[in-house]
Amino acid sequence: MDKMTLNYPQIPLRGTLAVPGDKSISHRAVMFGGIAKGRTTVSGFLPGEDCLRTIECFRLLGADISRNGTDLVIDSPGIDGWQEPADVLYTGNSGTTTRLMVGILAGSRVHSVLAGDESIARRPMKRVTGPLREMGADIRGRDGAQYTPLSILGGPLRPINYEMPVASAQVKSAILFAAMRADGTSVIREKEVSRDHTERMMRNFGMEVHSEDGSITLQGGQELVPVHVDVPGDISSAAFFLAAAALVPDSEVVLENVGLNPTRTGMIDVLEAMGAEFTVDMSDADDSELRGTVTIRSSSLKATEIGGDLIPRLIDEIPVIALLATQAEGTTVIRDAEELRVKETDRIAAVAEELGKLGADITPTEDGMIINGPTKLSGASLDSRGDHRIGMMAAVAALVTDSPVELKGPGCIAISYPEFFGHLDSLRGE
Ligand SMILES: O=C(O)C1=C[C@@H](OP(=O)(O)O)[C@@H](O)[C@H](O)C1
Ligand SMILES: C=C(OP(=O)(O)O)C(=O)O
Repeated sequence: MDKMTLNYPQIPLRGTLAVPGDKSISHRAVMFGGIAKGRTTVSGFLPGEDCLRTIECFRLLGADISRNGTDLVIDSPGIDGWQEPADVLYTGNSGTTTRLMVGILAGSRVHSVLAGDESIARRPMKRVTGPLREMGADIRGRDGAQYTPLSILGGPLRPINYEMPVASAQVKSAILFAAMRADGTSVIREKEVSRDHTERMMRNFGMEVHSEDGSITLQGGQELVPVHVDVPGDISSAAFFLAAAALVPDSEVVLENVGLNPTRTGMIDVLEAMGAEFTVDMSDADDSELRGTVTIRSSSLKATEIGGDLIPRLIDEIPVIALLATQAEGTTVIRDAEELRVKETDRIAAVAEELGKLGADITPTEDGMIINGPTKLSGASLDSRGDHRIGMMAAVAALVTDSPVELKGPGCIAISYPEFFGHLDSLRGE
């Protein structure tokens, strides 16, 4: 496994950065482009490994997809013209690809098999296969379709009236994709609102979808009209540089074209609560996904409490928020985040153990962690555990340690942020 030494003597981070395209929106742009008949174009696409897996799945289904950097042209025969894939649809490390594809394939006319890497093989799938089977989907898989590989025989579906037991945009989206093909009106209710990129993109592609007070209503059988999708930058990627600039003394970083969809901006709320110094300038671009420029300076930070409906709005940012909390004055408590246990790794254990090796004072709990700060962090040997967010958290931590950090497995960072180290070097003036 690859290893690298992160030797970052403390120098201020300065400069302007356009963070790469949003991962969630990039996946969905390819999915809607693959389902719709005709030509969809995409700009600002994230060429991270997870999104490239989604492209490969649609190529196997018969869509013609060409990519030039962050631009895509998707020519698709439409879901009713798909071919039966000649091979397994391989989803790699991507939970989003795996779970959303199950919902899409359930209502198609083809038989397919979905499988990913060893992390995907451990992640729970019943949360999508359960409600999809209620809709009449023919899905088989390991342990009663709890785990991949999954075999899906596409066919006619019934609408569903579903109350979501977990706050998960992947589950919501999988059901919405299936509901698009169902014969009637489906209603999905969420207790805590999760990211709504699927609903927004349905409207972009000409569909009618009604959302109100956590309840989403969709009539099946609507026509999709292919369009152009301009993907904003990923706030979950920006989060690492927001944290880095907040932590390293004398830093000032400008992050441009950051996606600011309110279902994703929990990190901004946390920075505010911790006393970080920053400004947000919303762009007036006429778009269904809000975006803007965030400028952040280093400052002293204070502890905060994070839980409830804030959690789905910052779920992927919790590793780097935990790092921020190790440098904040007081005790930070993160609760209601048990979903972290079923991500690429168990992120509660990974954060507590890896940052603990540097000297952080973190007590893991069943659904979160308790972090006492500030603590001095010293270099040690860390392991990304194959989890991109843990790898980037380790790299940002190395900016504030008093000696180098060795990182095992930095390669996984390309899953969501292939240019991460180049961007970090540019902010360090290297
Ligand atoms: O729908 C999406 O694009 C995602 C939803 C979230 O997962 P859950 O739906 O499991 O919460 C998030 O953690 C993941 O990185 C992307
Ligand atoms: C959880 C993540 O992604 P996924 O579920 O798509 O693997 C993530 O990107 O942090």
